Amino acid sequence: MAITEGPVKPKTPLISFLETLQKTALATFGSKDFDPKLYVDLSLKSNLSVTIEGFGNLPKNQNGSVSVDDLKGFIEKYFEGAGNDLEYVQPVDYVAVPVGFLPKVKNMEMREWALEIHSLWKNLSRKVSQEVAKRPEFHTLLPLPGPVMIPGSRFREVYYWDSYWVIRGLLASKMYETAKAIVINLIYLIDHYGFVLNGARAYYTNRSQPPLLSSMVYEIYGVTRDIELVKVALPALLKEHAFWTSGIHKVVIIDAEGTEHILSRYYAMWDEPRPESSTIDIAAASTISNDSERKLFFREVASTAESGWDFSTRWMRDPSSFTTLTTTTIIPVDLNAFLLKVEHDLASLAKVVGNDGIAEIFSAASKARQKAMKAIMWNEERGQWFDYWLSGSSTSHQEAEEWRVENQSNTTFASNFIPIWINSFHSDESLVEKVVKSLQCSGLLGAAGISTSLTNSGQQWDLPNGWAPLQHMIIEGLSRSKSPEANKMAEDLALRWIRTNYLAFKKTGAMHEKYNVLECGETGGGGEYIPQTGFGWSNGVVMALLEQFGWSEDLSVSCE
Ligand SMILES: OC[C@H]1O[C@H](O[C@H]2O[C@H](CO)[C@@H](O)[C@H](O)[C@H]2O)[C@H](O)[C@@H](O)[C@@H]1O
Repeated sequence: MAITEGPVKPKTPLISFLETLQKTALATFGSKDFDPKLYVDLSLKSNLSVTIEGFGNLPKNQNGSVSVDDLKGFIEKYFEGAGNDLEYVQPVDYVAVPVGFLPKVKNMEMREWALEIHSLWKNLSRKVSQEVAKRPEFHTLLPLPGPVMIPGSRFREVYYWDSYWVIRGLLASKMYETAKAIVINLIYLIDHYGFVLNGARAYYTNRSQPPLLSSMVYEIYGVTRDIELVKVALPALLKEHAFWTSGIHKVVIIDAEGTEHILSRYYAMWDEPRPESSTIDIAAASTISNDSERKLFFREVASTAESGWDFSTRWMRDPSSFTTLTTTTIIPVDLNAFLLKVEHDLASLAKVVGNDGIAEIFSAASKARQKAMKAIMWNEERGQWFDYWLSGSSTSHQEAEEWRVENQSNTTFASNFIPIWINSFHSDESLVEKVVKSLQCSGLLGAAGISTSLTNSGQQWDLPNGWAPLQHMIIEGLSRSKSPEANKMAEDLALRWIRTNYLAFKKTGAMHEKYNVLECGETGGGGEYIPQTGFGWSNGVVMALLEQFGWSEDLSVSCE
C-alpha cells in the first residue's frame, strides 16, 4: 500500500546549505570514513548569506568536487567544529563512589568496572551553549533548558529513546537531579514542537522516536517520589499520547469478529532524504526514477528512523531490497506495547496527583489497546506477538481496514517479545509460559544475549547484532513475572549481556552500542567507539542490570 498523503515540515535554509556542503565534501574527500552527519552538525561563524557567497567562490570541478585544501580552508574559515556548540558540564550530583552503589555487586573487579562506567557519565554530560539561543539560525542544534546525556561517538545531541536507558543507569548511579533534567528537556521539546523529537537537532523536527517519556517519569518518581515532577510532566504526556494516537499515527483495524480496534504506527512528516544521511539516502534511491515514488521511499526511510530500528529487514517487503521499505504500512508490536505502557503510566501518574478522571480514561485506553494487541498481533501457536502489515485497499491513513490472517507477519524479531516488558502481560502466568517457550526456541538467543533478528542482512538492526535496549526490556519483563522459569531465563540472559559488555570493554576500552550476540565479547560492527567515553544507553543498561542481578560468577568463565 502506498500512502500518498501526509504532512511535511519545512527545511531551514541552514540545513539546505549544509546538505550541499555534505554533497561537496563526499565528492571531494571520497567515501572512505565519510560521515554525512558531521556536516549538518557544523555551526556558522558568520551569516549564512556570507557563507554561501564564500562557498560560491570556490572553484568547482565538473563532478561537484573542489580541491581538498580549498574545502578544508572554507570549512575552517566559516564554521565552528561539529559539537562545539555543546559544552561539557560536570553533573551536579556526580560523586566518584555514590552511597549505596550497586549493593549486589560484591566482586571487586566488577565493582571497579562498574565505577568506571559510572564515571563515564562525566564524559557524556553536555549543555547547549547559550550562543544557540542567541543566534538559533547559526546552528542545527536546538536550545534546551538544562543539561543532557548524549549517546556519544557521532551522536552529539540528546536522543529520545536512548534517554530512557540513560536514566535507568543514572538512577543506579544515584544521579537523580541529572535524570530529572533530561526529562525537563524532553518536556520542553513537547511544549515547543508538540512531541519529543528524534533528537534535539533542527533536522530531527520531522519525526519522533519510540515513546518512553512516561516510563522515564515513572521510574524517576518510583525512586524519588517527586510529585512536582509528575505535575509538570502530566500535561506534556497527555499531549504526547494524542500525537501518537491521532492523525498520521492512528490506524483502525476491524478484527475477525467485526470489532474495531485503534492502534498506532510510525509515520514521519518528511518525504526527502534525511539531512544527516542525505548522501546515503540519495544513493539508496538512485534506482527509483519516478519522483513521487522517490518521495514515498524517503518518507519510509524517515519513518523507519522514527521507529529507532534504522534499519532492518523487519520493515522491508523484500529483505534483499532496501527500496522496499514500507514502515508506514506496518503496525509495529513494540510501538503499541510502548503506548500500552504510556497508558498504564498515565493512569498511575494521574492517581499520584489525585486526578482520578484522567486515571480512569487511561485505564480504559490501556484495556482497549491490550485487547487490540491480542486480536491483531498475538499468535497463540507461536507464542509471540507479530507486526501486522496493512494491505491498503486505500491510500488514506484514516480508513478502517479488515484484519486478515495472512497479513500478520510470521517473521521472528526481538520486537515480538517486547510486550512481555508490560506489567499487564508479564503478570499473566500462562501467557509468560508460552512466551518463554517461544523465546527459548526462537533462534534469537546466543552466547552474548538476544539477537535482534534472524536475518543476516547487513542492516544494523538485524542479525548478528544485539542491542542493549531490547535485551533490557525483555530481561526486565521476564524477571518481573512470577514464573521461576522466566526469572531464571532473565538472570541467565542478563549475565550473558553483562559479560559480553565486560569482555568487550576489557578488549577495546569502550562501551559499544551493539554487540555480536553469537560470540561473547565481540564488539559488533559499525561506528567508531572512542575509548573511555562510553555509549549512553549501553552504559545505562549495564548499570541497571548490575543493580538488579549483581554478579556472582567467576570472571574467567567463558561464554559456552
Ligand atoms: O545518523 C543516522 C541515524 O542515526 C540515529 O539512529 C541510531 O542512533 C540513535 C542514537 O543512539 C538511536 O536512537 C537509533 O535507534 C539508532 O538507529 C538516529 O536516531 C536516526 O534518526 C538517524 O537517521
